[in-house]
Amino acid sequence: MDKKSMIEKAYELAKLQYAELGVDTDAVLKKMEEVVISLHCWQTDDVGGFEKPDATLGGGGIQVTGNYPGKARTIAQMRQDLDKVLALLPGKQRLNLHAIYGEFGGKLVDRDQIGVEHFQGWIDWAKERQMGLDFNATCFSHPKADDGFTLSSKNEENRKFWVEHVKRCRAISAEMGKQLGTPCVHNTWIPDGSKDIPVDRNGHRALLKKSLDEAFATEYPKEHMKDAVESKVFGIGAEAMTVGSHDFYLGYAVKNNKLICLDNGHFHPTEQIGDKISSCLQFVDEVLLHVTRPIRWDSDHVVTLNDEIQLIASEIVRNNFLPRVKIGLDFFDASINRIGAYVVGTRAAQQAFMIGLLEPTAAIKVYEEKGKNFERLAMLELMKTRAFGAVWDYYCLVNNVPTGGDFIAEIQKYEADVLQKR
Ligand SMILES: C[C@H](O)[C@H](O)[C@@H](O)C(=O)CO
Ligand SMILES: [Mn+2]
Repeated sequence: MDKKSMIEKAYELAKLQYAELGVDTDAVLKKMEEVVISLHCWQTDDVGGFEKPDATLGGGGIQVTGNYPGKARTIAQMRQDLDKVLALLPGKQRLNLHAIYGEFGGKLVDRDQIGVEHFQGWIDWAKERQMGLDFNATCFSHPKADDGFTLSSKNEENRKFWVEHVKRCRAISAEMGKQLGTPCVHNTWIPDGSKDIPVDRNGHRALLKKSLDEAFATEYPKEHMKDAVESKVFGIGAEAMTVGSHDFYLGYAVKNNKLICLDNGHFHPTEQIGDKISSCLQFVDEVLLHVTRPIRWDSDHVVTLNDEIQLIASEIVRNNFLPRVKIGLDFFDASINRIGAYVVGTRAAQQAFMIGLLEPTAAIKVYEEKGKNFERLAMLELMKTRAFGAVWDYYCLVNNVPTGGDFIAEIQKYEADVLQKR
């Protein structure tokens, strides 16, 4: 039997198996169209950006490790890599850009000078691919962030510089959303914090609030852009205090009706983002996710299909939260093939959503509401053994992308033909 027929046959059996549990797999495949994942552009080049040749990630807050050959060194290479990634993924994606990825024409354009003209090429690129764009101010890898503070800086010149940067990034985001006909989520993350014990936490947090109020003063139509703010428990070099904590940003988001960005690498290791979504959504309209895989710290490993991701995805689909949750990825592993990193990580996130959608939630909820907790547990365990892989393969087949592990050979070929020649 050829591979295609095998996948089709396996799907037909899986369909019957799930139907027995009251789950319509065809409807699940249709629903997967609503799972749109925003690919973070920065896995292509280890968060270097293209402000100057050979730029690298610098400053505090985050770190990238590894030196695998083949990283993108120009925007053309980055686009080539992204096209390869897109060709290997089922479903629909968006692209999430950082401000350091503009087309600056070989000139040094400082962050308080950037404009939509530096991103028009990306807008056109996205339009050709019928993709939406998301955007981020880049408040790191810059001399004005070297002392560990940006929007919460007590150096007024620096603080104003970063406010101006965020203002410009929001204007660029609004134009992206307007031209592409889909709102661009602009996310603000800053590394601000203190390596050792500060005595004026309050002073920096008051400054951060003031800076955000200034930077967000211009209102843009919601159809064009939306603001998100991203918290962190601690960052590299900011171990004793991080200004933009979860308490800070959750308060800010609730008060100002902004999106709260939940990055699952930014909490204490036993905290579960999946448990936070239904809390946050009682008080804010929308949530942005940065899906990653922390190992011991915010190490930004490639996402895998683990319990943490599953809880996030299941909580979203169980509660019909897909329209209210923007799904972004945020990992940067420089120690493996970067195209492979995207494909494995994005597919894992998509798989978590598919598994969530294949759950007979209503039936399990009936058990829960009757206090039949053994039955609930048994059903949750049973679902782990159902024929999910057959549905996944069929989804890949109908999306005309490699099924099973066939993407591995494709990526190896791309590595030999393209990456190794860089
Ligand atoms: C590059 C990203 O903006 C960055 O990773 C941020 O989102 C973050 O998670 C910092 O730890
Ligand atoms: Mn993040």
